[in-house]
Amino acid sequence: MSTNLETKISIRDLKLWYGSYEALHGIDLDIYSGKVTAFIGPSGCGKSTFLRTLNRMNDRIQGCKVEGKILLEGNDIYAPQVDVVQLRTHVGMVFQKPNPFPKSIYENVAYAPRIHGMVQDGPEMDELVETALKKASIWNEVKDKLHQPGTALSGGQQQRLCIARTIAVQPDVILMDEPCSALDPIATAKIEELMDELKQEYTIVIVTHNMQQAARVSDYTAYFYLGDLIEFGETQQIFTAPSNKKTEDYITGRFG
Ligand SMILES: Nc1ncnc2c1ncn2[C@@H]1O[C@H](COP(=O)(O)OP(=O)(O)OP(=O)(O)O)[C@@H](O)[C@H]1O
Repeated sequence: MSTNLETKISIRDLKLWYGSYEALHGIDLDIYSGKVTAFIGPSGCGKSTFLRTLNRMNDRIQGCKVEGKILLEGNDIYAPQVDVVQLRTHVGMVFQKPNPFPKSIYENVAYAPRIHGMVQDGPEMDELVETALKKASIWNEVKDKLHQPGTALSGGQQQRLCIARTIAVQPDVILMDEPCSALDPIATAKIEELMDELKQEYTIVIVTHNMQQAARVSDYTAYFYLGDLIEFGETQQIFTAPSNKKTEDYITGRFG
């Protein structure tokens, strides 16, 4: 494995229960800064569950209990004093189905920076909105209709708007839970291209069912099976020479 990697999130012996059902059995993983890490594995193996632990989205699920440690730049995100709203500005999330607010394109992006008091309304906010939309590669398509509803955009545009909304609060990490599963191949290709640009500035973690997508977009891949992390490594190694038989069976399509 390459050297000089900086760990952004360090996960140690992470276990998670939904009521009495243990969905994650003690995961150890380092997520590297400025890289794209893909989580792959058959349906129900815990990929989304694990992803949600990284910005405590699971806090919202009744009966969900977590044990173990998740350190974001060395700080325990489950420590009692952690402000979850602040945490989610550092570790943003893009969901499977594009979910813009029922507001204008401009407001979709300006909303969170305003409530976090990042900048004043006016020229500063205009600049922030423009920068976020540019970074999400959607500015040219929306610059003449910023005050039209975000929900009137195409699915792929809505997803890029949601990425702009996430970027607007200047996160370090962007979590993406199957961000292309509701999109057509052209919209998917645009998001994949965008991920390649975004990793210059952000650490990205993506859950995907699409093996080709994982191979195309990620630098590192983690293979999950029944709540265990079976194998983690450089994507090229995982896809060409996995060291675990279970990983090999899955990526060659013999199983799953
Ligand atoms: N809110 C919940 N309450 C109870 N059980 C849950 C909940 N969410 C997920 N589970 C269970 O936890 C296990 C892991 O689910 P999870 O959605 O994380 O898997 P996944 O690998 O992301 O699956 P998929 O690829 O189908 O989205 C499954 O057995 C699932 O039924």
